[in-house]
Amino acid sequence: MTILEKILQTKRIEVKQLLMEECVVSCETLPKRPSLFETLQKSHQLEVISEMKRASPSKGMIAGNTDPVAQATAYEQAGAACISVLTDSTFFKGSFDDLASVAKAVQIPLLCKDFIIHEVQIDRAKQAGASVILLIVAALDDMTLQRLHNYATNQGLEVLVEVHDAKELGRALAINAKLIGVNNRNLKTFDVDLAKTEEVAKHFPFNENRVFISESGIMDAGDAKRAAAAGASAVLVGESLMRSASVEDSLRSLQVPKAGVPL
Ligand SMILES: O=C(O)c1ccccc1NCC(=O)[C@H](O)[C@H](O)COP(=O)(O)O
Repeated sequence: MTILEKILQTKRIEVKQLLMEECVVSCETLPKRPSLFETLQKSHQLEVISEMKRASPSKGMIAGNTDPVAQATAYEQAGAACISVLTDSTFFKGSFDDLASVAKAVQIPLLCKDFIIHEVQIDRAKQAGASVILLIVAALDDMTLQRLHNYATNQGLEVLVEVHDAKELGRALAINAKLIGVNNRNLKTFDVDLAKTEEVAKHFPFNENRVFISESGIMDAGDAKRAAAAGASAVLVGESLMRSASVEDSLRSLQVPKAGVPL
């Protein structure tokens, strides 16, 4: 069984629990956040979606004692375009409570990073204050992908659609996804290779209606330049920022010019 299959198995159980539970996270109304799509489209630099990531299946514990509010506030102050909060508890040691706390502390776009297979998870993400949700093409059949994409969009949420190869890119484009991310991590071997971003970019129809994002394995400015050269508008970064002694220096070093924009 692959790690994605194992994660999805736990998600099916979690969905059953969520369907039975009352909303236990904060449901208070928060001010509307700026659009991630518009932020990325307008910017002339590679933007950073900065992730709150305590642990992962590939690395085990990364930063187990990190306070999500302090981390997210540091990201926002350092110029992140968006905060990503991993809400999965079993494999990433995150929670919807983390998301709700961060939502109250930051004003920028907020991504609920989870393995979404059902509408109830989208409801929970919205209630906790997310403005963006993630849909992973590899985790969903075409009908479910379309249905969840429509559901989230109708709820006023933006959707980051994650792909791993050109075939999955075709499925993302078929539902007219505007925010498309290539995950550089192989979910079977955990190998991270930015060549995935470069390969998928060759098939990406770059235009004003969609933005291209590179996810995972971005460790330094060299990786950021590589993603930008491939046409990325943003990078999604977890581990290297979580381990950094200076979030500000590390994050700013990734904000390189976008491809085609002179220095
Ligand atoms: O990070 C993992 O080990 C992982 C394993 C299986 C499925 C997903 C996984 N990560 C989720 C992510 O997409 C990353 O947290 C995100 O892209 C940031 O990656 P990184 O900068 O390499 O921490």
